[in-house]
Amino acid sequence: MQITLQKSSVAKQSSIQITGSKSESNRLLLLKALYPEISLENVSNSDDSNLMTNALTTGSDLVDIHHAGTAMRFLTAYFSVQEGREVTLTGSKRMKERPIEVLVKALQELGADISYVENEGFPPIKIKGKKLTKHKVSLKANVSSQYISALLLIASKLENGLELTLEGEITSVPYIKMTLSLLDEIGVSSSFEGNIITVKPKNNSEQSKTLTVESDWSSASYYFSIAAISEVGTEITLSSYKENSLQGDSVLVDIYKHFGVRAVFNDNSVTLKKVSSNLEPLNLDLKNAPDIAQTIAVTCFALGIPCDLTGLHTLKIKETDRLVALKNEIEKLGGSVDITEKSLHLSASTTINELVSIETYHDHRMAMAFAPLALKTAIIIEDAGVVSKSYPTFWDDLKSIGFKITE
Ligand SMILES: O=C(O)C1=C[C@@H](OP(=O)(O)O)[C@@H](O)[C@H](O)C1
Ligand SMILES: C=C(OP(=O)(O)O)C(=O)O
Repeated sequence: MQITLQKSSVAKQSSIQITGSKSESNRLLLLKALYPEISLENVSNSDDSNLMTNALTTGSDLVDIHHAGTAMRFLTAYFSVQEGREVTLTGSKRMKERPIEVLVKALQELGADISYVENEGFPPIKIKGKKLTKHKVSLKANVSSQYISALLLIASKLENGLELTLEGEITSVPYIKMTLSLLDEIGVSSSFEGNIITVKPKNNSEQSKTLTVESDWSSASYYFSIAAISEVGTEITLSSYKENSLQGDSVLVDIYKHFGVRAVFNDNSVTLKKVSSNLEPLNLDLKNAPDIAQTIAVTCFALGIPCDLTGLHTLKIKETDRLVALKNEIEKLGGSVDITEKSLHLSASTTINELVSIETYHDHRMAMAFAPLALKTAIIIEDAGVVSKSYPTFWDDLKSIGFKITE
């Protein structure tokens, strides 16, 4: 489905209810499968979380998780400890290009039985669930934090818990801390000191517990961008959010101050207020918040602000090579972008080409990051349904605040 966004403006005051965090949901869904006494509220309605739920409840020996990276990695660990169960875990064409070797190797060293079905180091994989007997392993920490979270999520079920030694620079650290915080909420103790993480087996009694998932901060990023590109005085209220979030992408609150957006927390929501304009260049290291890189690059382009974004080494192995995708599409719009393997430089530009058709590369964040440009000029988004990976109601929500969208 291709959609056209006419040049639009947003209401002076509006509000949006965003669904639960995909990252928190996919961790908690796995923990609920291990500890059924847990109940969840505000679970994400994303495709990736629905796929996770189905994978955890199906009896099938073939599990296809499509584009869902966290589901692929977390389920690899989960099925490794399902004694007596044999599962082939597969995904989309792109998922078969997203590396999984670091995680598979670590699980194998702990005693897991995993083999590659097609290409060495990549999905699909065949897992024969068994009891893991070892409890210490080292793994590379600079490729994806999802491998580390996957191991941590099953750790409390291992007889002696787990001690992980992280090698090299640790990427996407807030996601690892999110995993440990959620373990803590269900009564699992852990420590993270230097490059060593330890998790103890869970031995306290089975008490029922309800956990409420905070709404998704990566989804909120598109409204920070909309607020930044809108007139001074625009206010957008998002729920349900809290000031002390487990999600690293809540760093948006600080980053968007640069664009004159002030975030004010109320009881259960946050109001984004465009209070001033600023055209200063932006320099940012995003190794702790890779999923908001596209949003920020497009905000800068819309406002004609040059930026240097670093710490982007994980972007090449996400839903698409996001560095190449950003360069291609911003340049179609008239911008100038230089990329390396781990950084992006956007030059200042003054014009934005009209009615450019944005290719989305099966990447939800390409579609959502470019949408706010409709506040500047009409734009076409190809394969717009791709947003359902994390935010199925995105286009309806944009319409509700004033965007003019036609199919
Ligand atoms: O653990 C998680 O929920 C995630 C970790 C990050 O991945 P990397 O650690 O691979 O950067 C992030 O990009 C992804 O969207 C979600
Ligand atoms: C990278 C992402 O997801 P995943 O790795 O879980 O596919 C994302 O949502 O931006």
